[in-house]
Amino acid sequence: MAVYTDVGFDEADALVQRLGLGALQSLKGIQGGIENTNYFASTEKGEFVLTLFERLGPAQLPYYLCLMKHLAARGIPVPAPVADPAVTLPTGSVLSWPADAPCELVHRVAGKPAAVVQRLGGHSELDPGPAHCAELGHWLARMHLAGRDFDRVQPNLRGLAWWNDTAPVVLPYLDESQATLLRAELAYQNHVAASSAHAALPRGPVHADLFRDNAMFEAGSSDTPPRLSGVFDFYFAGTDTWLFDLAVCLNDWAIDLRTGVHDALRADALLAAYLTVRPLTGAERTLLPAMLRAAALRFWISRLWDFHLPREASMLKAHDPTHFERVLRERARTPLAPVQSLHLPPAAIAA
Ligand SMILES: Nc1ncnc2c1ncn2[C@@H]1O[C@H](COP(=O)(O)OP(=O)(O)OP(=O)(O)O)[C@@H](O)[C@H]1O
Ligand SMILES: N[C@@H](CCO)C(=O)O
Repeated sequence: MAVYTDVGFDEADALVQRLGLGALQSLKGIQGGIENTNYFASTEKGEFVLTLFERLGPAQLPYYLCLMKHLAARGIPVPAPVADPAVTLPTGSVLSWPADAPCELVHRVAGKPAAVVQRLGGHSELDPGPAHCAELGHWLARMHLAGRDFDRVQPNLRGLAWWNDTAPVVLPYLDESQATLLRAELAYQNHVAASSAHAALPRGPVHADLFRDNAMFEAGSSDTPPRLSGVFDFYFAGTDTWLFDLAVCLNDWAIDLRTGVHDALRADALLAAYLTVRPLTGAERTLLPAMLRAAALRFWISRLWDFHLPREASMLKAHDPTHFERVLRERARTPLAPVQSLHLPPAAIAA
């Protein structure tokens, strides 16, 4: 379950009224998710999601919430966060603001930092087909471009530095073959990150956790394709390479979840739709195989960490870490599989 912190009806009602959303009509804990406490909140003005952040603090949250606001304002379907009209912002460039500057999108509920965002319509598609992947690829490229003029910078907090810090913490729980894989892959990713091709990768705000369960679709019919109604859960977003974001998506949306094996139809659909909005650079084409491994490593480490070092073992339903070990081994075994979808001769890419 994911209600780590109980929120009383009266406290939630006071918050939504202060935000100008009218009286609270119902408040229902959400059972999905593992990071935060989430509630569906119905008010006189509509349907919202109240999130209490269990690990993230006020220093990081403005980046995520302001990014969502920025994207929503540019027509990218994401849940727009609701501002507190009573908060006065500092003047001048956001880059000159003190680290503890108030943020009109970060509230306080039950002693935790919290946000209220619009509730998206539709449902997650946990068994996506090529049409869902095409919608996703299109959304991702539009989101990357729309983030170019976002004025805040915050590193991906689950990036290379975190992998380097966390690997020694999880290594004692691994058998010899797993430990060898983890050490070797980390060394390889540090090497890639220091390369000139990596330095040349375009970057900006990325979602960095865009799995099947973080997107909503309105179902299609026999003559209309499904339509992506929005993407949520930006709480692992950060400033990173666009290619990393694409690799995270390919590793979840375009594989067989039982085996980790690449699914060419779905990968083709995702990549083709992405490329209609933004072509990949030469450096991106070169580094796609390495980045697919990086994205698998990121979630293998975080799942190992959640699994072996849970915050509250009785409540946390950690994801299976061995899934991403399989994906990583599969990516290393067939590095060029998704690259065929870019319609380049493999030699040109592997070089
Ligand atoms: N803006 C939204 N609109 C509609 N439903 C939402 C929205 N935000 C969250 N949800 C619902 O709440 C569930 C849990 O949210 P989420 O996946 O963000 O959990 P989390 O614990 O914050 O993150 P994680 O997925 O990283 O564990 C989602 O599966 C979805 O059903
Ligand atoms: N999407 C992540 C969980 C939240 O980061 C995973 O499946 O491991």
